[in-house]
Amino acid sequence: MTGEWQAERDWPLLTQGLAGRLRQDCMKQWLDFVGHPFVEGVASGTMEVEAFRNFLIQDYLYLIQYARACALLVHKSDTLTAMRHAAQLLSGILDTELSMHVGYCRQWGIEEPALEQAEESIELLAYSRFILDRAQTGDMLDLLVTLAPCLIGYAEVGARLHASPRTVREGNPYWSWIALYGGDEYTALVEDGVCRLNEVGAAYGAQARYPTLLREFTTAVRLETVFWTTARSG
Ligand SMILES: Cc1ncc(C[n+]2csc(CCO)c2C)c(N)n1
Repeated sequence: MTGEWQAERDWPLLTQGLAGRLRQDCMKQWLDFVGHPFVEGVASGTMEVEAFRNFLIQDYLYLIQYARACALLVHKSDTLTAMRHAAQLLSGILDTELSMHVGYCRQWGIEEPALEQAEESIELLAYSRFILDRAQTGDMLDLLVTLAPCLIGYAEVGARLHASPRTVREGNPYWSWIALYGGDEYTALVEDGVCRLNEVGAAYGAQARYPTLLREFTTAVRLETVFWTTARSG
């Protein structure tokens, strides 16, 4: 691979199908999200540690709300197969990701009681309650579209930083974060999720509902962008 990472060439799946169309149709907001100063600060290793710690605390609280949305995805599923798929997502968060996140936070000097006692930021409240609103009011497709920027955005950021010659590796305290989202395990999860979105999109008439879906996707992208700003000191 030469030069900078490019979705169309290096991970075409992200640019195809329903997810690819949504990403393309809100490209301005998308670039604000994946090219945010947070991402640059992680790539260069220059972000303040206290800011990153605050982000990790809010991200823990985000995962809890994300799990509640997955629980509603189980409820909204209309086949046993879909229910099992959603239940796997839910169990992935509850049984694996949350404890991994707690362990990761401990490496950054954040103990579990501090996570449990932390107050939800305005940014987290806005984003997670938007997701939960779509989860309660919409159907399975509305919810999957609303969750897609979370899945695809972190994948794109991880893959790009992992591949970029400009990313600082040696002595970069954030390399482990990049390695997580740029790693094979996360990549496989994303490929699964993108395919699932295409299937549900076809079954639920995404074509006819596209303007509404694009609004949901774009709002979630804007909220992801704002969520990066929870990485601040003080
Ligand atoms: C604000 C925020 N957005 C996205 C992710 C990434 N993420 C969280 S749960 C999940 C799906 C299943 O693991 C993904 C990709 C994050 N951590 N924080």
